Amino acid sequence: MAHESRLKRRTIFLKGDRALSSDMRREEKEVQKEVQKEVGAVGPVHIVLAHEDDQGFSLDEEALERLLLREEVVDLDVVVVSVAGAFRKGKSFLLDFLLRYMYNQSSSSWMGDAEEPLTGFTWRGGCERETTGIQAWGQLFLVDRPDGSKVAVMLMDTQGAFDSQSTVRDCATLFALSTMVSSIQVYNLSQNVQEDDLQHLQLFTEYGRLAMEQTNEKPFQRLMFLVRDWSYPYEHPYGLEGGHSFLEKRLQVTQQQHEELQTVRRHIHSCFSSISCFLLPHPGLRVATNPAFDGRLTDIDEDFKRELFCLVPTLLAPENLVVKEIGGAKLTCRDLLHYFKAYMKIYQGEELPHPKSMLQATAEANNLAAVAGARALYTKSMEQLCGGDTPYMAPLELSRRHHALRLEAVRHFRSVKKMGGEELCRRYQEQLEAELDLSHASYSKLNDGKNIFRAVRTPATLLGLVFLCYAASLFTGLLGARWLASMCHLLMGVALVALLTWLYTRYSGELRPLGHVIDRVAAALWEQKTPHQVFSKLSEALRSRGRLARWLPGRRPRLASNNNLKKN
Ligand SMILES: Nc1nc2c(ncn2[C@@H]2O[C@H](COP(=O)(O)OP(=O)(O)OP(=O)(O)O)[C@@H](O)[C@H]2O)c(=O)[nH]1
Ligand SMILES: [Mg+2]
Repeated sequence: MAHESRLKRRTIFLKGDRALSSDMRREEKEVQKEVQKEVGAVGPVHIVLAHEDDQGFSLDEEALERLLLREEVVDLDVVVVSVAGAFRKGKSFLLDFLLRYMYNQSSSSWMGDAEEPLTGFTWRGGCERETTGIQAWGQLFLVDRPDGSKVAVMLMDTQGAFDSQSTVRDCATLFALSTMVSSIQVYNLSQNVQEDDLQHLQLFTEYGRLAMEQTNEKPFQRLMFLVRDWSYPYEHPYGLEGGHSFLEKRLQVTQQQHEELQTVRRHIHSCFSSISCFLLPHPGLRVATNPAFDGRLTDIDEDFKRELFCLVPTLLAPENLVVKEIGGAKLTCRDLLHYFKAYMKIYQGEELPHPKSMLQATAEANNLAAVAGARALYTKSMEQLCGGDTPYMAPLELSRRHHALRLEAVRHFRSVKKMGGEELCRRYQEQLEAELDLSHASYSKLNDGKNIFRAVRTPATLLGLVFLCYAASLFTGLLGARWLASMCHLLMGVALVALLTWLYTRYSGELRPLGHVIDRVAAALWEQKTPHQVFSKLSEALRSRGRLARWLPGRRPRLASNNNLKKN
């Protein structure tokens, strides 16, 4: 609680003081992160980090994995809602209302209390940029759709474009990345849709279009132009319908238009499966100009709240959610991780990515995601069949089930829609098959370990040897062959020492290589090998144990220099 109040106090202070230096702001953010960690609260997570001093961007793979590979979401289809556009235009502010909706979906009063400050993604007044890189909310929301399916919803906030610290390349990278990984992209604009807004959209989405050139599908799914501070409701009313009539006019292609204008419009139409527009009124002067404004609803104009109340469900109501698809195939959270990694890798290059490499990356991520899905299918079934806490099963049955599951996994891999052609697909299929065979080998070992007879094989063999030697020494002693009796005694002593050493290694976990050697020799004895085979097994085991090989008589690896000498 002390942490929370410290955080609240500092946050209010932060919002109230526009004159804070960037160092102080950075310090505040660090404090917020620390407090969040301490209290285990959910908050925004930086998944793409923007480095200072023109060092570009990097993906925080661990953070993304923590988010997408959670057990409850990893296999669910994913919906990614992103808000992007120029800086300082209220993107994070809007996302915090999206968060409120996701947390209180079933309630009609999801907007919250009138006096409650707006929290979530960090937003603030002032003219300097706030959000950097790409942030995702630290929790994916599970939503039941009307068709009975369950999806995971990810909310994403992006660094604003065209701030004074980013190059065009930075802006293009982030906008393109967020568009490529999202299924619903909100293009946040102020006051109007200008020709340069359309041109920027064309530039930023060009790479996505090239990446998908191979398929007939449109590269991206849903785009919403969100026009803030709309001042002409008498021409086009606020909301979706006004937006529709307005956008139709803006994106209309006519023969009288200049070639350049026609190309931009055609490009935008060709990129997105569905395009809409929402006209949002101005939220009032207190929101826009009061430095002490902390997001409470009482300070926001009624018109804005009314339209916001319609806008948010238009994006996030279960029936309006759009699952992320690439090349016509739906993505799960696990798949999305692979795409993120692949796209980020090519954007990190020195040059703007070459369209060919973009295409390649998409195809590779496509195949990698299919491999991961098939592998997960196989592993899940094998875990249920012979995982750590299941009983021992007959090796033949295990191998039969492995082959059936392997076949099923490969079938699953082949059934996923993929780009990049048959050649690439075959390469990844081979990789998958090799991985599954490796998994089978380790499951077999695990299964063997559960066999009680295998577990007692070494001590039983050594104990048997001790008794055998003892009996032989008595017998040969009675016959008067004293040297033979002594030999048997000696062998009995060796077996006894081996048994005690083995027990020690198993109990303490130390001297494991020695334990391993004893195991292998005992195994050879158990399988009733000839003395020569037992000896060669022993020397082979010692040789494979590196330092122990020194104590072995006979063959030693020849040094390269010796070879040279010989040659000379
Ligand atoms: N005029 C206007 N201001 C808004 C609107 N929504 C939010 N604001 C204000 O805009 C300012 C910036 O909000 P943010 O959400 O931080 O903006 P942003 O686009 O995320 O900014 P960056 O992270 O720097 O890119 C805040 O003072 C908000 O109160 C709106 O619809 N119109
Ligand atoms: Mg922001």
